[in-house]
Amino acid sequence: MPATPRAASVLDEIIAGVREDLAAREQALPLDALRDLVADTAPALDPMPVLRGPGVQVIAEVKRASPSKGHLADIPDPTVLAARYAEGGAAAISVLTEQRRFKGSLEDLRAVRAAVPTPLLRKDFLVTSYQLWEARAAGADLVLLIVAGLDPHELAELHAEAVSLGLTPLVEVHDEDEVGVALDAGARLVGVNARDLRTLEVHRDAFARVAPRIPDGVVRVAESGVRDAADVADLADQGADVVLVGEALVRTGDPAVAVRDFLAAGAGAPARPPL
Ligand SMILES: O=P(O)(O)OC[C@@H](O)[C@@H](O)c1c[nH]c2ccccc12
Repeated sequence: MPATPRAASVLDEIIAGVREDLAAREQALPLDALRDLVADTAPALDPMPVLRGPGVQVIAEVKRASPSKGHLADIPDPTVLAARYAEGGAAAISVLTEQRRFKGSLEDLRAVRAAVPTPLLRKDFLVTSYQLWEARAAGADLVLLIVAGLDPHELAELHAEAVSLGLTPLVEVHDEDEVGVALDAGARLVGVNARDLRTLEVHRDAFARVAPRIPDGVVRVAESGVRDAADVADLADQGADVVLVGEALVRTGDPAVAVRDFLAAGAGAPARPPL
């Protein structure tokens, strides 16, 4: 039986939960009050000069759990892990803030913000502008926008609003067609997620297949399933400017050494000048 495109995917289910949690937070803190908090927050950092630089840069993720793997690591204090990532030379740190499946929180993001000077990515399923303001109020510098989770018009609006808040959007795609949608929305930082969020399957060839569609001048991020330095070297050969790594870093004994090893493996990659 052919799959019907309208059947609820894993991504749909995650987003339904995200919307429920979001409604509760919006009740507790109206947008006006949130905007006041943002007015008192230091401006966002611009991660792009470093991400465009020579070599493959590393975005290291604070990740306790995932829908595909379940429990990954306890991480009782995310600031300890984040400090190790910063010490290893991570260009940015990704903090999962989705609670139900990934066991993250905005509190994690705030705590990490207070602990490290590194640019921070709010890693979540963003569907409304309120979440952009939340990200900024918690000290995020980047936000994830997932093409598969938004209609193209919403994506373009959230992208523009994120930029107007000083945030750098990381626009996530999984296939060639989504690249066009990301670029139309104005993306300058595009992540190819090897994992299909609709089915949770990893497609190891996704980056090699999709990256050639991403024009020069746009920074290419390889996301998910990066296991070791050899994977980083392969992705560097395939044109990756950045790797985003969670599981392999939260499970290793020494996250600083692991980040450093990944940076060394990608050190030969050329810089990507702006368009
Ligand atoms: O743990 P991994 O396989 O290294 O993957 C990290 C990151 O790519 C993954 O957490 C991720 C990519 N896109 C997402 C969107 C939402 C939540 C999580 C993700």
